[in-house]
Amino acid sequence: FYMVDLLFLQSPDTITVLCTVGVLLVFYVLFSSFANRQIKEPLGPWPLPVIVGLTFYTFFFFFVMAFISAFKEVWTSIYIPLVVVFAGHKTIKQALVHHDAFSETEVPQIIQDLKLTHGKGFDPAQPVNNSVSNIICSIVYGNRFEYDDPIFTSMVERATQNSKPLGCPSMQLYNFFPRLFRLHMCLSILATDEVKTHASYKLTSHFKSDCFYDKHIIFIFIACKESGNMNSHYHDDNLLVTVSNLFSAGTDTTSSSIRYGLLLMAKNPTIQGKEHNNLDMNRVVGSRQVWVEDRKNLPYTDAVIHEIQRMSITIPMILHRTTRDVTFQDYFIKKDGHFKKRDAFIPFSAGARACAGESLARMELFLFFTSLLQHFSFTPPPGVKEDELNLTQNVGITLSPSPHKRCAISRV
Ligand code: HEM
Repeated sequence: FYMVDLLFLQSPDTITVLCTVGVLLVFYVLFSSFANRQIKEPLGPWPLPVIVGLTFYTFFFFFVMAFISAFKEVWTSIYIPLVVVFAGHKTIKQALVHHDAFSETEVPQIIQDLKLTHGKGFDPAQPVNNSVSNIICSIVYGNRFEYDDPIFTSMVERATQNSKPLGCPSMQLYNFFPRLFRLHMCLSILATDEVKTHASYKLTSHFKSDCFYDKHIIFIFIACKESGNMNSHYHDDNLLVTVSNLFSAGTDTTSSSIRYGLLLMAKNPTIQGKEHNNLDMNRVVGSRQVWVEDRKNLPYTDAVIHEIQRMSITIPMILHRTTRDVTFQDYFIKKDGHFKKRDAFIPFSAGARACAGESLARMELFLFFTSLLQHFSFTPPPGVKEDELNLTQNVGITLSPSPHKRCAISRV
């Protein structure tokens, strides 16, 4: 406490401060690093005992991660002592794995919406968000909304806006220091609550409506709930959280990837031209509606979508917490330790906590991307050159293209 007093309450000279910090560092290193030498923890520089601010967080943390990952596949982060980094595709797989009904409505709808722009500049965020979100509605509620339904518009807005506060630096810090950053979390919980309220409204109104049929999540969930076991996970709170999670996990991710793909097409007319030729030459598809099965006959399109996902890095950073002590590749990772996966390319992650909507998302990406390119050429708005199109993304829990206009010129 004397040292803390020296540092913060008095006006110490530089030598006193340096000595104090030096002594603290020695104590820290002695206690934290030598106490557990019997167990082999992942290699890495000694963590700093002081948090040095967000600039450090953003630049230095990522720079160091990139540098060390080039040499070591498993290591401990310098910045946050609990983070262990897994780098390399093989390592991540080893760590994680071993231990057309919608398209019939939403795809034609977005094509129609884009035709109404008559080739003029527009921001595709709204139409793409609507289509993708309505697919989640079909899965969850068993029916779709009209795009101008105020409940629907507000749910879509919330699902897309939540990404920003959930991915901001203070929220990332909250993951590590929950007690210190409770206030920020409260703000985000408020945002999620709005989605839950709507879900709950829809839930009750559904029971009164005629279009209640047995293929959607709410119905199945309630059927499981009523099947008897009072202690099961099938209770109302869980249902609302599941519904709101599906909205937030399934809207901004897929929509951002599709929009980034269209932006890349507008920026790279040569690739777009090849994709158009590929679709036009493909006798199987022709001018009819694209189906999921067409994917196996369109390897070039598949490759373009993979490249879009690789470039867009829709979910850049996922943190997990180990629920028990784990030994991985001879290294010991403590219970409650975090790890961050880095890899060449597994956009949906892998293992028990991999993306629950991967097959749906892959289907959506293929159907929307292919159908939109079948009907339109995407270009920058008048007066903007291709190389002036800005690829910078908005940072949140997802990365999404910054708002901007482009033109959809009809091809048919
Ligand atoms: C291009 C689109 C998408 C991408 C890139 C993506 C990516 C991811 C990633 C990286 C994770 C984290 C996995 C982990 O924690 O290791 C995740 C989790 C999840 N995703 Fe997706 N996702 C997409 C679309 C969707 C869709 C359409 C849905 C559902 C309707 C969905 C539902 C979920 C859910 C529920 C989780 C949480 C799984 C869990 O924690 O057990 N995602 N997604």
